[in-house]
Amino acid sequence: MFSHDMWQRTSDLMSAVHRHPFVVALGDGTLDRDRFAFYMVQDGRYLEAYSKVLATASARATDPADAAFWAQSAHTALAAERLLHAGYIEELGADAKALATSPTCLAYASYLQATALTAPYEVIAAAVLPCFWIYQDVGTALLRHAGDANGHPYGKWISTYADPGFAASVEQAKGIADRLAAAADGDTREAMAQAYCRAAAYEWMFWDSAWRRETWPTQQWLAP
Ligand SMILES: Cc1ncc(C[n+]2csc(CCO)c2C)c(N)n1
Repeated sequence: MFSHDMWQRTSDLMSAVHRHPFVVALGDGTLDRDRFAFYMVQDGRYLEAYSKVLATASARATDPADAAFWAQSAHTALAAERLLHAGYIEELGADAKALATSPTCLAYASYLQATALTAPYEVIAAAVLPCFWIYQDVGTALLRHAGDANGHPYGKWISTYADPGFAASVEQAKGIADRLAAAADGDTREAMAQAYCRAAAYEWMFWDSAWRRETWPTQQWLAP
């Protein structure tokens, strides 16, 4: 099955995600506020783009049930997650809002938006899957590690992604990609695999760019 194959193909990358210092510190609650603020601001920008990508997936879907799922997820990405972000960003202060969109955030968001507009529908479904699946995997691992999200400094974040309702939507996203891959020709299936792996790599890079509080190497000459 496509999702199973992708999980195997990205197993080294997933181990690297789980031991990344940002993810480890997020889980044990020692992540400093500056790095978390950077992450939240970049993620807010990412979510604006991602929700449009899901809305495009909805428009491109051939099955009405799939179209409804993508539209619902586009709404969740904007509504529920922005709530999480607004709460945290308000706490973190106005400085955070002035941050430039990082090169990695822009690259990931732009890659997904270009895919949404130019790739076959099957490839769009594969490109958006790591976003769902990796966050569920990280969220559940962090909750297991923390034991209880209550009183944890990043408990709201952890419980959002460890939520069983969210797990059900991940299963739906996997199911759509699996069904599309099963009906696709070899070239399309390979393009789906490429898209999944590219987006998964960007997910690691997103944590890493927040850990480094990535800036533009050109910023000394041109304000980003
Ligand atoms: C870089 C980055 N990747 C994935 C997610 C998680 N996520 C964002 S929207 C969505 C689906 C609809 O809720 C999910 C799972 C994130 N927040 N930031």
